[in-house]
Amino acid sequence: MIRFLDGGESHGKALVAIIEGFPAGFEIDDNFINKQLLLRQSGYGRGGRQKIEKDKVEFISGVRFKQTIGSPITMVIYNRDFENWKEIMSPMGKLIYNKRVSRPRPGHADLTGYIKYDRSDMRDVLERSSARETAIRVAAGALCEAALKEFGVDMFAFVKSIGSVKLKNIMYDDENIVEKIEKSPVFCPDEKTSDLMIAEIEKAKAEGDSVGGSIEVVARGVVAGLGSYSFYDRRLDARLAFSVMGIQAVKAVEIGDGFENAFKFGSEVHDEIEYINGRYKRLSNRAGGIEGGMSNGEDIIVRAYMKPIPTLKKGLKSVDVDTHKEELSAFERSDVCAVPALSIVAKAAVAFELLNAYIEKFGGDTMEEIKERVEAYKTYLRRK
Ligand SMILES: Cc1cc2nc3c(=O)[nH]c(=O)nc-3n(C[C@H](O)[C@H](O)[C@H](O)COP(=O)(O)O)c2cc1C
Ligand SMILES: C=C(O[C@@H]1CC(C(=O)O)=C[C@@H](OP(=O)(O)O)[C@H]1O)C(=O)O
Repeated sequence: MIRFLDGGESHGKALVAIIEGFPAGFEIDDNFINKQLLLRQSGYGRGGRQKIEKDKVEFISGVRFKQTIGSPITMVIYNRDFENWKEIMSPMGKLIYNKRVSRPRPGHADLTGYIKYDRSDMRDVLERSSARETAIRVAAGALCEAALKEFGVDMFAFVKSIGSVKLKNIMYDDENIVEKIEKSPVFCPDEKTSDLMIAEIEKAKAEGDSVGGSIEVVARGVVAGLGSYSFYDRRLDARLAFSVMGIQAVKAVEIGDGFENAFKFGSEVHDEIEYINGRYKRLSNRAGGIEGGMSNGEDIIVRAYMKPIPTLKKGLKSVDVDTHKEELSAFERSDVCAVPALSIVAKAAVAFELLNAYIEKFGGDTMEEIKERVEAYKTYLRRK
């Protein structure tokens, strides 16, 4: 099993992650990790902060000569913005009373966190509840995604909707789908829909508002039989949902056509089975590649639904906790829409869970060992 832990405040010095249990002998491609970090930063709708940060991963332990060595992998991403926040964010500094945050933002962790942890400055809450943390989670997930490639798993993610604009059809068979996604400023493979999504973000921005949306993660080439029906915490769908729901502002997770299927008859939903060219195949994939808590060999499809960003330029009705008087919520700067970024973060979360499921099923201390076992299992699958 791989374990993952991270720490770091949004405007603190750095974000740090430790990944423990990662197999030895994996060739690190830091370009791939840094590309994911850049994509996470570059989706349309982001605010001023992304002009300051230039996220790059630095390895501190667990890697020698670009190879994992089996010990805990420590990764760091430095916050360039720390330079501007030193006075307020230095661990050994002093509270500056008139720079405290006292007007909570509805929809964010501010008010309840301030009460729960009994802080005198709401900044103590917003610093860690901030989705800045997703940068280091993407670095960890990118490492997992790269390892999964060696087992024949390919992943991509795209934006399905922003506000009221929805992507109608997606051509899963399009060979150029990844290029089309990355070409779009909102990571939507359809150019027309992409333009409409940009307009939706611009509309929210012009009104001092914010907007949410939904994304989809696809993992191809996952072997049948990861996860299990035997107990709820072994179910692959449950693990994926847990991980993706753990991303800031995600309020619903769907596997395949989960929501739509609930409104239909069984005959319209279940993916019928055929045996073709010595293989079991489903005639459709409304289940999103998971039945009985196990991968079934079809594409794994995970969707996530994000609420609109809570920091609004025009503000929302709130209360100043110093005076208990009505005030508008605080605004310094903010993203207007982070749905494109979410697609990258959710892909990372799914990659982490999938790699863990592979390691759980196939065991092994080295990449070679696991790869051999995966190949032997694929041979077994072909005999079934
Ligand atoms: C990539 C990303 C960027 C975000 N950027 C902002 C932002 O600029 N301002 C903001 O108020 N919330 C932003 N959020 C959302 C908040 O982090 C989130 O709403 C907050 O943590 C409370 O969400 P929760 O109710 O799901 O915990 C962002 C979320 C993600 C995933
Ligand atoms: C810093 C990132 O996202 C931040 C997430 C976030 C929040 O409240 O979640 C609030 C904003 O922070 P700031 O006030 O510093 O601009 C975002 O920029 C990032 O994604 O790298």
